[in-house]
Amino acid sequence: MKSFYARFYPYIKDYYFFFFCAICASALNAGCTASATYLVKPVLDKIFTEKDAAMLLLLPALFVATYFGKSVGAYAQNFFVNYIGLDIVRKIREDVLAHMLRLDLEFFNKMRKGELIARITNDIGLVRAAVSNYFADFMRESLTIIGLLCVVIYQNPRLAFYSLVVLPLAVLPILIIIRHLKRISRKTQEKNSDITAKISEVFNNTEIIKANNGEQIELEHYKRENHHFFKLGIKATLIGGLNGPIMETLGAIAIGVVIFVGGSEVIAGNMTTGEFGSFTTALFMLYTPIKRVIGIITSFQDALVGGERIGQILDLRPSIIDGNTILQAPLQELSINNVHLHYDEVAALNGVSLAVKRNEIVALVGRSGSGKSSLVNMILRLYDPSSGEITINGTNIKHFTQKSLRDHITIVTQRIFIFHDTIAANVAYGQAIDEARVIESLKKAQAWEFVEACENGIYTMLDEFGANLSGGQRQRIAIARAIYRDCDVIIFDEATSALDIHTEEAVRESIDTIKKDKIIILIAHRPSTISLASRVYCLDNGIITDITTPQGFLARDEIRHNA
Ligand SMILES: Nc1ncnc2c1ncn2[C@@H]1O[C@H](COP(=O)(O)OP(=O)(O)OP(=O)(O)O)[C@@H](O)[C@H]1O
Repeated sequence: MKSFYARFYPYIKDYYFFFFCAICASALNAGCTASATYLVKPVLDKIFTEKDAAMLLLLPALFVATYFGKSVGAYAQNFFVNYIGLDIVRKIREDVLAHMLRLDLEFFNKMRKGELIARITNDIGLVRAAVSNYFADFMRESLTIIGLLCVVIYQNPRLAFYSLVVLPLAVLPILIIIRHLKRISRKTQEKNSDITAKISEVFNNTEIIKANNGEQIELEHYKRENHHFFKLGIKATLIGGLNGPIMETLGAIAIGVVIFVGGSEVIAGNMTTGEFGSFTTALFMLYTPIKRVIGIITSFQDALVGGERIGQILDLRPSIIDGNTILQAPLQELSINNVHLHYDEVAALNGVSLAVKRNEIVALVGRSGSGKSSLVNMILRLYDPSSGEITINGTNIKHFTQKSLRDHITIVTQRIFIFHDTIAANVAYGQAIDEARVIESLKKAQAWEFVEACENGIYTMLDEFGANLSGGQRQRIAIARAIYRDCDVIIFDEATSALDIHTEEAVRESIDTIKKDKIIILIAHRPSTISLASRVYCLDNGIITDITTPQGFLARDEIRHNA
């Protein structure tokens, strides 16, 4: 619990004033609750025993006033507590996402997306209760307990001792329950992540699931996970629910003892009926906040586990460390020097060297899995070389800030990213929309024809993942995005693979026209695209096996095909 509050203290400390208000509201609530029980004594003694008519008006009015105060306190506390909770959750969510986005691509490749969604939504939601509701509820109930204890002890210390002596008996069973609940809570939250991950997988692959009649398999899988989740919930209910009966039983024993001892004192004339009535009312009311405090401690286990799971993410540090030099244009030369790259045990690149100058286009060719994408990913510092270095204008790219580096490099990948936004916003992604430039980029990417035909032109909304576009249209939007960014280095990673021959020919011509003052790297298979390059690097098994001209490469490729 200490480490939980240590981690989330930076968020909590901004709300001292609100906590102060919540505590004042709790104190009002608790004070009025205790006063109401105290009023039982004059009601019984003054009205019913002494028949004091003046009290007949005053005491009911005081009752109404104390309950009004109690309600105002409860309402204000509810507001302040929820304000703190909602605002803290907002900040934690923003910080966790910002932190995640600073982590390496490797982190996103290894973690399931649903797991990340569960942590940022469900786990943070659980923390909310602990940083606001539980804390304030704990304060309120504790203050109520203190207030009622004062009434009980003031009324009759001896009777108070008999009625409270049973409480320590509850400690051991409650501790056992808490330990079990924490274990179940961890499993529940892991299972919740599994379920969210499964749903995210299903929604991202509906096309393939339907095409392969996979609906039943997916549903069965989901049902299994869901049933497991249900069983954990039931287990938590069965164990967590034991708190109530334990406290009720101990409470009943305490009340029995009080009736026996207190009743004897009333019969013996050592205590008035009013004192006894007030004492037992306070005692009855005392058990409710005690039960609630125990309930808060048990529910807190969920928050502790949620906090731990968020902490695991917040403790991760990116292995790609930012440089502090701003990369300045113009970029004259990009050089890859004896670079090796290992993904855990897999060696993807084994001593690759390559150099490309401004106004040059080079092509990278090789079989699937030869390491082409890995190489270009390192230029963007999505991965760092295991050894060797990549330099721009003679400086190792590790010295540049990642932002300035990526401001000068753009990539069109095989996986096209289309956001649920307008075509214009998709083309200008990350920058302000300049309509003329958007249209110009679309024209160069051979996309203008189909965009112009859309009812809303460049303001046509695109579905998530570009579901309302063809594969080739998606690719052309991505090419337009790269052209719009007008970076010094443009990397086309199989960017024209989904285009028909004629469109590819037109895009090829566009690439030829934008090459001035640029460094262009093409990963390509089609001879027509490869022929744009001044040099071709042949990659095989993570090694450059040949550096040749497009003509040399194509002639050799033809011989290989004819052999
Ligand atoms: N994130 C990763 N984690 C582990 N191994 C990876 C990762 N990315 C790629 N690899 C492995 O590295 C090797 C090179 O992959 P890479 O994607 O660079 O090849 P490629 O030439 O671009 O292939 P393709 O033409 O099919 O896209 C392959 O053996 C691949 O399995």
